[in-house]
Amino acid sequence: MTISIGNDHAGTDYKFAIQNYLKSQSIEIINHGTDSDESVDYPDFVHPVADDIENGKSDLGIIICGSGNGANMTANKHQGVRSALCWNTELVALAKQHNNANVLSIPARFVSVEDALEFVKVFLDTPFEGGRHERRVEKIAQK
Ligand SMILES: O=C(CO)[C@H](O)[C@H](O)[C@H](O)COP(=O)(O)O
Repeated sequence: MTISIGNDHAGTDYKFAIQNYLKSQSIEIINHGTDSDESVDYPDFVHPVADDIENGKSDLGIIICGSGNGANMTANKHQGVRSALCWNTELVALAKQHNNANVLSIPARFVSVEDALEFVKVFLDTPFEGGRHERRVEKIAQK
């Protein structure tokens, strides 16, 4: 499994914690995020994550900015990307079960690092339910 990560300055510390967790699970990481706290523009660090999903270079993406909104909007410009902005574990589980989300957007300024790590675990462990959701997810890409 390969996961691409992108973050702006608001998400750097969260990214480091998530990277450590993923490494502990022997998951391959492609880091497109800034490693600094200096102000940057989140699209520059999120488009490469979405490109990796579109090109099949990564299985999943994790993107982090202050509110999660800018990163989420950027990722969802890409065909084949289903990015979900989540602020609790139930939303993360539903994003996988019902929407087959392939990118998780984390709002770093509204959740703790511990919360974010839980989100990542649920994101990795929860399968897509398929069934009626399959048809709906297919329709997302038809526009
Ligand atoms: O733009 C965002 C969400 O839509 C991100 O949260 C950014 O992290 C945020 O805007 C950065 O804000 P800053 O005041 O420039 O640090």
